[in-house]
Amino acid sequence: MLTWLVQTRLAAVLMKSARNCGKSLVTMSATELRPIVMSGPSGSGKSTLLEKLFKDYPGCFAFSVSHTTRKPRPGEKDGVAYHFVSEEQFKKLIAENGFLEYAQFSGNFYGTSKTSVKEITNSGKLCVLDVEINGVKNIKKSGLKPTPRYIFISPPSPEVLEKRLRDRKTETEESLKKRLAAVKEAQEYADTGAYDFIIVNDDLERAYSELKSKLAEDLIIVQENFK
Ligand SMILES: Nc1ncnc2c1ncn2[C@@H]1O[C@H](COP(=O)(O)OP(=O)(O)OP(=O)(O)O)[C@@H](O)[C@H]1O
Repeated sequence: MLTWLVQTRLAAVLMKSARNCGKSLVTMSATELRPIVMSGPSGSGKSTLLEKLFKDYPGCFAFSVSHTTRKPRPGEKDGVAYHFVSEEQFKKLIAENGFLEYAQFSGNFYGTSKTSVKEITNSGKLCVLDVEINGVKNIKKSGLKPTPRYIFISPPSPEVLEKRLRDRKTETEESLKKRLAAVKEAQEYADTGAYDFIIVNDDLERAYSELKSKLAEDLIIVQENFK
């Protein structure tokens, strides 16, 4: 466990040396990269923070590719947008305990396989999973190795969260209500100590610095992989 001082120093080094991870894997560190599981109420700022991180460290991170039984839409490539599989193949994977989490929406199955996460980790990149509370619980149950870093992004207050969601202008009144209703449960689960870190997204730059300092060790390893 790193002390706060060491973490702060590592973060300072990283800020000066943020760089592209490049296209080719040069060396593979013996240290196994832990996937990052990020969760938090809708509107807490997960996408905003991840977008900044992906932009500052191009090629260092990747989202895992989900499996689905829905048919590909025009332009969607297998293995890129999704791994498109038949219902039979999907159910076989469920039976083999191959999913970290899966769910059914409007007649189709969607899931995150353990293999998809492994593929990213094996490529030397940091795998990011942006999931809601049930996803976190299922990933914990799945026994995924190496154990992910669980990060919770918390809004400064429910009022600020509601304002940000309203200002985002992506929600209907009904979907907004649903999202706000889920906040208490997510916060209570976070308060049980389910996450390695809780980052309060009050000021974006401050929260982003904190996130980078929490990931400092991983960022050094992943950049070494692509030196
Ligand atoms: N620190 C901040 N200060 C002010 N506005 C912010 C801050 N962080 C994020 N926002 C804004 O709040 C809104 C919600 O953020 P974002 O879309 O990143 O949330 P999210 O957690 O990814 O939500 P969802 O789970 O619904 O995708 C966005 O419009 C974003 O620009």
